[in-house]
Amino acid sequence: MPSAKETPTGARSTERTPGVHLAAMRERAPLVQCITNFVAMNTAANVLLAAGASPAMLHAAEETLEFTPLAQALSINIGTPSPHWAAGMKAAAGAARAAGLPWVLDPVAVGATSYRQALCGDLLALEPAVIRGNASEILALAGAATRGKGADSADPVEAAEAAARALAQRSWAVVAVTGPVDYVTDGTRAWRVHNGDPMMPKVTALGCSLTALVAAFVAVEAADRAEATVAALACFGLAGEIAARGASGPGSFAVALIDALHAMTPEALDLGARVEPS
Ligand SMILES: Nc1ncnc2c1ncn2[C@@H]1O[C@H](COP(=O)(O)OP(=O)(O)O)[C@@H](O)[C@H]1O
Ligand SMILES: Cc1ncsc1CCOP(=O)(O)O
Ligand SMILES: [Mg+2]
Repeated sequence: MPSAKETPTGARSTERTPGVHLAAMRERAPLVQCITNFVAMNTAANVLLAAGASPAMLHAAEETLEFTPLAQALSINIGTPSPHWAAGMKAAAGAARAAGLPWVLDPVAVGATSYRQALCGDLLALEPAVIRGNASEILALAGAATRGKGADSADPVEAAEAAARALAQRSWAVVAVTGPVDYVTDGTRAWRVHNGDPMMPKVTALGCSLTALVAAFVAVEAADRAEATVAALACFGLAGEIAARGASGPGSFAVALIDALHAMTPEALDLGARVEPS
């Protein structure tokens, strides 16, 4: 599906390409409310700006009922949770649902503590449009066994594919499992996104920032949020590949990734996207 070039299986796309989704996102420059962790806040905002969206980092329940309906999408990342922030997350997700806005959940280290599990249970009940996590997080969220302990994955993506499908069917959300090759499913259809670079997991908060980017893409695509999610993953992964060419280590890579997102064109994305229907 959404690749303009030949996929690894040789199939050609007839659907909207990742580049079409990127152009639509840039055209609208959606306002994306982000409730994210202390580690990721700056990087996620810069990723959104570089890609062409407009970030707003607001997390207080006291203001979210007023603000969330003004946004085009919401990204919630539970990375450094506490009671005040958890209240803000639930209020924002509830406000997004009431306003008909898509929101995206990043269940950072959900398997690590019962506090995170309970918080994610409450958030899942508020109907995220997309769930994006690494393999260990998706396994834990689906209630399956995982070797993961913290924010980094300890499981291969393939091990989480069945859990992702089950979670998508149960929650009605698109589920994206990221890693060396990403897996996206809406419970019926599925894709693998081959873009990315091994330097990406060496920089903290890139998964969190990708979740915010997914929110920007689904903000402007109500009809097919799975396709928009695939496009966001291909765009981010390709930016990582481009950044890695000139980087000498994780530090310069992080800067180059922001530059690559800023320089990405719809045409370059369609040429470089490596998406395979599964
Ligand atoms: N070994 C890898 N090779 C290529 N890309 C990777 C690799 N690991 C992660 N990525 C990419 O890094 C981005 C963040 O994914 P991931 O590291 O799984 O998230 P998280 O930081 O939440 O654990 C995604 O675009 C993913 O495709
Ligand atoms: C290290 C860390 N600890 C709590 S949140 C966080 C950031 C995780 O970022 P990512 O999941 O994008 O690697
Ligand atoms: Mg993460």
